[in-house]
Amino acid sequence: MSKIKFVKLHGNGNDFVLVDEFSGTIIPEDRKPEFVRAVCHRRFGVGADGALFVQRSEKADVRFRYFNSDGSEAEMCGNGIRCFTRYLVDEGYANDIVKVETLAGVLELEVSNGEKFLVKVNMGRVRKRAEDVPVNTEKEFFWGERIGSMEVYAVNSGVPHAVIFVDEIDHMDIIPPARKIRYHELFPHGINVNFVSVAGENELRIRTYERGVEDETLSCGTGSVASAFVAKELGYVSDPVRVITKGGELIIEFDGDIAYMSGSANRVFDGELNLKELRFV
Ligand SMILES: N[C@H](CCC[C@H](N)C(=O)O)C(=O)O
Repeated sequence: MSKIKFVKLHGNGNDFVLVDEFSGTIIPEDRKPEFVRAVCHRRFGVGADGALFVQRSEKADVRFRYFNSDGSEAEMCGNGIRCFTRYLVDEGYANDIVKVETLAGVLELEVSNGEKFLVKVNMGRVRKRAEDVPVNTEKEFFWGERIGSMEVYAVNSGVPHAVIFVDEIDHMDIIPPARKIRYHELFPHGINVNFVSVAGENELRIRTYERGVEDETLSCGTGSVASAFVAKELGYVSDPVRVITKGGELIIEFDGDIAYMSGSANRVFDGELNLKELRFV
């Protein structure tokens, strides 16, 4: 097969290439990492933070697979699953409620396809126990622990996230401190890193460095959920939490530890890949 159809989507600027494998595998499993690296390359490929695959599921309506641009597969992707749902609805695979199998469990999504396409995702329970993040520590929680000069809160909102509260967020060079945490030996699976400033009783501003993209992204859904959870637990904000990022806004609501993330998904263009022209590295 020398040509592959793809769709380019983004959720608040966190962008993805989607390949529909519902009718059968197009990219062999052992070739997916190198395919993703090639197609996500900002110069030699389409360019994206990650890739989404639509696959058949035995447990739910459909199966969601997410790979970061470095080819690593992650359990979940909040912005990605909203984009995935936009595709399903556009193609007539789904209507208003969708159950999606992910590596982080089966999630239920609710679509409101009015003037603007919006998806509300039941993200499941945010997990606070250190062993669930995971963190290499004897402590039950990694909650406000110091790493260098930073006070770090680690939770799992589908994938591992570190949350650090700061006063000033716009002019900060987040890459050096983020990498110090992202690669720290405390986190055996690595971790995504969020710098958060409280902007109001129901408002946070967040910048996220993403594991597997190894750079700042314009928005991170699971990072927004993780940050809103920690801020609410610490009493910094009340539910619902409006999360503002460089790429747009999300609304995070809670029912106990269960988080709901609401936001948009934009289908920017459809295309066709010439496999022979891609640089597989
Ligand atoms: N951008 C994603 C997070 C992807 C997680 C991935 N970076 C990892 O954990 O390896 C989101 O919207 O939730």
